[in-house]
Amino acid sequence: MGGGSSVQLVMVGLENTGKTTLLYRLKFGQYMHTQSTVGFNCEKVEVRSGKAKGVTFSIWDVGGKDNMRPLWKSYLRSADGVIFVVDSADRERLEEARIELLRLVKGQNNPGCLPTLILANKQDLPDSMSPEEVAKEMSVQELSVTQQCELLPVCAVTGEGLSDAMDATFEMIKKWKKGKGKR
Ligand SMILES: Nc1nc2c(ncn2[C@@H]2O[C@H](COP(=O)(O)OP(=O)(O)OP(=O)(O)O)[C@@H](O)[C@H]2O)c(=O)[nH]1
Ligand SMILES: [Mg+2]
Repeated sequence: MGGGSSVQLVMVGLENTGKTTLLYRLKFGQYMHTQSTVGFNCEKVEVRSGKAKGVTFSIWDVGGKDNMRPLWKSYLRSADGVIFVVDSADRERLEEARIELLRLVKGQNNPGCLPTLILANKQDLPDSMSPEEVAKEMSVQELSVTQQCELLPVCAVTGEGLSDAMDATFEMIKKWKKGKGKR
């Protein structure tokens, strides 16, 4: 997996966590105003630096309102990885987020335990939880038993942490594809 290759990512998470803001930040390199997503957005993002330089990510950003969550699973079929976005400042909804994530990746039909990157977004907010706290709340350790799972702090508004996040995603998928080849 090197320059010129492409990977498909499905980005989900509760509504208002910043998925579309992240997508546009990655695509256009700037903050864009968003509205709650009905259905999905898809953008191809070519990575210009770091470990994934030259790789094209096709990112599917699926709406997070509860009537859209049953559809999340159908996007996994052709995906190489899952990006699950949480709002680090919304303590009250982390439990709901955890349940949705487990339902998605642990349930039946999860095609081969996809690598899962959890993004602890909105790190710029003064009352945001630390990445360690979010990782604990989201059961990252437990998930790591069955699949590659990492959590990284980001801020979609400034773009902070995003290049590290794309590097990590790329590394996880590379490992996962290697493993599949051996079987
Ligand atoms: N402070 C702060 N606000 C953010 C950040 N990321 C997103 N937001 C704001 O959070 C709100 C929701 O962002 P969206 O990107 O529309 O959220 P979404 O996850 O796509 O929501 P749905 O489409 O409903 O699932 C917007 O007002 C964003 O400007 C961030 O890192 N920091
Ligand atoms: Mg959206």
